[in-house]
Amino acid sequence: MSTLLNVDRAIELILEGLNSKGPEEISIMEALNRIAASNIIAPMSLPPFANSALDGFAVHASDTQTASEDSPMTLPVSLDITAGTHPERPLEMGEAARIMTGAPLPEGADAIIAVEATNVDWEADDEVPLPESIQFTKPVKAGHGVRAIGESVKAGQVIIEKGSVLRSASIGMLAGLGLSEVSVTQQPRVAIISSGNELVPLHETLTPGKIHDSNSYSLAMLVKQYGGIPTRLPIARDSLDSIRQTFHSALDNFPDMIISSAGVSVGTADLVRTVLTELGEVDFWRINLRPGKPLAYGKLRGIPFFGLPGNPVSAMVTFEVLVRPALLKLAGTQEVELHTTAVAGERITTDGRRSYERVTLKRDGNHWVAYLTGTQSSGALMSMVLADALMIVPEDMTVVEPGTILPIKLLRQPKI
Ligand SMILES: Nc1nc2c(c(=O)[nH]1)N[C@H]1C(S)=C(S)[C@@H](COP(=O)(O)OP(=O)(O)OC[C@H]3O[C@@H](n4cnc5c(N)ncnc54)[C@H](O)[C@@H]3O)O[C@H]1N2
Ligand code: MOO
Repeated sequence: MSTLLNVDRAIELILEGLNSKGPEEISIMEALNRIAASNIIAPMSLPPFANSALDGFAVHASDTQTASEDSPMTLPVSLDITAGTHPERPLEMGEAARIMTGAPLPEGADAIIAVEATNVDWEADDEVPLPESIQFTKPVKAGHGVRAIGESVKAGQVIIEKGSVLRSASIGMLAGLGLSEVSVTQQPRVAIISSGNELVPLHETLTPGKIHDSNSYSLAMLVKQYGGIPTRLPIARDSLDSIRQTFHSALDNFPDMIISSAGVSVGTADLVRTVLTELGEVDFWRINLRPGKPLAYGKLRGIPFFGLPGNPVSAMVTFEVLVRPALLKLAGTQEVELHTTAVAGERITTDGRRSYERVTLKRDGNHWVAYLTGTQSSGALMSMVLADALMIVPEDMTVVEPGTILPIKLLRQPKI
């Protein structure tokens, strides 16, 4: 076991040699889940002017202090301010201004009395006559019902940090600040290669001994899921020439990363490593990881290359564990994954490698209980299809008793 490379060390070695891609300006409508290429600074404050949080009447708070049930106060209404307009003059002491939510406070006013707290009642209409005066029975404090300038954001403030993922709220904020374009990092372009004489493209009929190529699809979708742009290449055959030629076609597209699956173990047709050694700098690792022990990593003409194992689950798990951090680094972010924990719902045995067991989750009170998704064979892709999460069994723990709490990596929102 000691000859196997530790998973965390493998990730460190991979990340060491990677730089993130340069920036590009894109429309905010295209920017969901993209990565900010630099700190984004608010060019203005939001809200840009003090405004009312209530439909009601703007007043000088100091005018209202003697109002009570026994002695209701009356103030004349001398201004009418609707959202989108600008008050024509300051509010004098002893006056009230009718004001709607979002409308700018007149100079001098410092509090709002909600319409419900007055004797006024109105129905929304195009023309609601301005009441001559209002009566109310409670004082208001300065600031009540007022949204100050810059309450949400102050001009000059960093609103989005470099390297953070743009979410719906961030894009709404950019729009609020009048920014229709945003500088994001370019998406990594990833070439995906499948190899093996047994593989048949989807449009061809299977003959004995053949299977459809599924890895290039699941890997392309993982690339998309984590923000890259995948290109699938034609299947490479188990010959040095075919693999060599496929690697050259991958390089012709100037990708930022190349991923192949299969051909990295110790079989007679495991030629990927041979060609890699010939064309680039290659490290071959046996990783303390289950599934996904054999993996070739290196650089082809300076481009990071992952030779993932061919078993469909191993290819996906090695992607999640080792390729994902690399892809995120190329995309300019190092967002940490949200890991949580679950309780093993059944006995799990492993061989002492760090294992990523495919599990479904059931809610029990405050915690999740994890159950294996059937066979954990690294050839059984159905174990991934059914999985809500990967349960991470640490190195050297060969038996997990029911009730043991372990970290999980969520793959989707589990059903409650
Ligand atoms: N003697 C040993 N044999 C194996 C070892 C070992 O240490 N000693 N390791 C096993 C492990 S673990 C894995 S994982 C596999 C890795 O093998 P390769 O990466 O060389 O891949 P292949 O042998 O070519 O294929 C493995 C398996 O996956 C299927 N496959 C391959 N490509 C695709 C694809 N694009 N779509 C769907 N399925 C694919 C292939 O048909 C094989 O069944 O080696 C073990 N052997
Ligand atoms: O790495 Mo293999 O995936 O253990 O099946």
